[in-house]
Amino acid sequence: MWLYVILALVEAALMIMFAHFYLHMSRTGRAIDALRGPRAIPILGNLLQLHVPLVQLFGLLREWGAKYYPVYKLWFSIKPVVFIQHPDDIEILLMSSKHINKEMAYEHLYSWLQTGLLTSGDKKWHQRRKLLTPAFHFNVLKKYMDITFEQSNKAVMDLESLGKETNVDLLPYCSKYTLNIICGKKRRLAMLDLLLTDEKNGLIDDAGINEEVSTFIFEGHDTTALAMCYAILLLAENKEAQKKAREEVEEFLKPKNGVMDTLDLQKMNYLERCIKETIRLYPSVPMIARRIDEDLQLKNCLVPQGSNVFVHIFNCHRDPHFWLEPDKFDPDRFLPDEIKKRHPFCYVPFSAGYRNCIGQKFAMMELKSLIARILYGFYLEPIDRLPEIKIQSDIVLRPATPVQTKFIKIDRS
Ligand code: HEM
Repeated sequence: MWLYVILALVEAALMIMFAHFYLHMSRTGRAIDALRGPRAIPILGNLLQLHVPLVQLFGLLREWGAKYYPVYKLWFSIKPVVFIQHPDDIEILLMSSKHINKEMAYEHLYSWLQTGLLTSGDKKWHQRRKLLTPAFHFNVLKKYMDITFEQSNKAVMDLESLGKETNVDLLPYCSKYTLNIICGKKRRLAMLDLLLTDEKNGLIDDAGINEEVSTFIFEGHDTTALAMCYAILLLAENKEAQKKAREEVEEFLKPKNGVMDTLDLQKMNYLERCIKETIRLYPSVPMIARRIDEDLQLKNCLVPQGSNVFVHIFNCHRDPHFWLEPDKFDPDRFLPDEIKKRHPFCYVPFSAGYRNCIGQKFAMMELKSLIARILYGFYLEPIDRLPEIKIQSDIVLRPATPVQTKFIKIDRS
């Protein structure tokens, strides 16, 4: 009996050794092992190090990014992953028309979104992107700003009814109004109209429409709600920026008693800089991934076919090689002259290239509208402060615990 157990154990050990040897001696394995990264063990790779709470994982990926800068590798069991954060490498990957497919990090979205625009690849993605692009043209979006203004007013009026000072639990607050906007009747009909016409023309079926509606609700709501939440926290902590942004908003809104239109929003340059700086420091999507189906030569390494690349947007946005005092909130980094001085790919909150965010213009207008209206209605005082707030990173960058800001009503009577 013991002999059988020992033989079985020896057989298992030999099989593990063989699989390990086979994996690491393969072309992909050798190219990956040539890169630096934390020590991996046979078969499990780095899984044990990665099996920690999400808050810790976020810190770990930041640490490795700095230690092995600018590129490192991890083995997710037998799947190799290359992490990049240098703008030269990001540019090559995102501007390539070959590497547009996704796999890892998106798998848990498949059951819900199936393969809509965010998760699909190859031909299906090309076809859907072509179908949906017209719905996000700026001239089309302008028509659907009514619902955004309506919800921005509601976000303020709901709080005003609670009294002079309110401690607001930001995550549910921001979620409520961004969700109302994305699900807003007029906007939903606009997108559905377009898809239903496509359905009549045989370009998409019922299941496809379902995938795309779920995708837009997912991508268009959580990302914007989080950006709104971080913008409120940052403006509450940075009083000078808050004052400047409010003065700009008042210039447009005061003469019209708080009513705003799309043209006003387009002119609010300082507010736009505050939002851009917010999603530099807290990019709602902190990391994106691509499956590498053929060798990809980057500036800092070769990524072999059969691996995945993760672009660490968060690390890139705080890379001290490209950003002076990277942790400081400074909206003037986005003055046109400052932008010109920088590498264009060291700021990619909406990704870039073929698979960039289709909703980025809409997101910016929506954020400007909500925050402008809040700044016009309230002074913001910090309660929870960002440096102390624990952040966790999964598909979006979320505070790990509830966060609050004090809203003090501005008397405009
Ligand atoms: C602050 C808000 C937002 C941020 C930071 C953001 C960021 C991003 C990023 C980084 C990607 C690339 C994902 C990847 O390559 O895996 C992306 C893709 C996408 N976003 Fe956004 N997004 C925002 C708002 C929105 C909104 C409002 C919508 C829709 C109404 C939207 C719809 C999409 C879709 C459909 C894709 C997939 C595009 C494709 O693969 O062709 N996003 N977004």
